[in-house]
Amino acid sequence: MDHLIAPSVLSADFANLQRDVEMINNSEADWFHVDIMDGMFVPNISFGFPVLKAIKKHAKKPLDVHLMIVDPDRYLNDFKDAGADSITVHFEACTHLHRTVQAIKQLNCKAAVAINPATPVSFLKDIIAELDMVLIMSVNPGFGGQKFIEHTYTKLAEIKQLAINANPNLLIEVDGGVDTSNISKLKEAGANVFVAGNSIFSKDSPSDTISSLKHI
Ligand SMILES: O=C(CO)[C@H](O)[C@H](O)COP(=O)(O)O
Repeated sequence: MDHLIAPSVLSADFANLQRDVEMINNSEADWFHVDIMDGMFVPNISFGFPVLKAIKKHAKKPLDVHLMIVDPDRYLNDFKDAGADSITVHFEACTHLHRTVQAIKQLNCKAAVAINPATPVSFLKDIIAELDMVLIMSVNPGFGGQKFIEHTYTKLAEIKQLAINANPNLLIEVDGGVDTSNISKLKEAGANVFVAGNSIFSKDSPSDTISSLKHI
């Protein structure tokens, strides 16, 4: 499978959000990655439903919604209604993960589970067959522009190995510190969906950077 690029809207210019959404529409990006932070699960607050709906109104590509919130079950319906095409919940934020994953699937959204850098891949063993995607965090969640954690390569190889038998079509997404210098090695390790924020939006030509990430 060709890999997918999901620019992280967290690094967009919120005062020019429509411009940045159109940039992604007209680029070689595949998805919009939308980070929801609650100031509880992570030490930062990003944005909520009104902004998500505003993005959806203009977006011509799927919205990959990453929930960095405690007890996400409370809001799954609302995120679907606001435009989510896939919903990622954190392993660390769910009490009954299997139930949460089933609830996401019942909404006809792609279901994904994210793990923090300190959470072992082996904790996903009993849920992997149920998932459309796993998100391996390569920074501690909460902020864009952080330094990539090198141990991520090992974790990607581990999840790829688990997926070979349990779920060969599993999408393996990596998020945090992804740029043109590490994307090839991340792909070799097993990732096939790449989230990138700072490395795209800090450039003079974000759409050229998206192309570079797409054509590795
Ligand atoms: O989930 C996130 C932060 O928790 C962001 O999506 C991620 O950090 C992407 O930003 P960058 O590419 O700038 O590291």
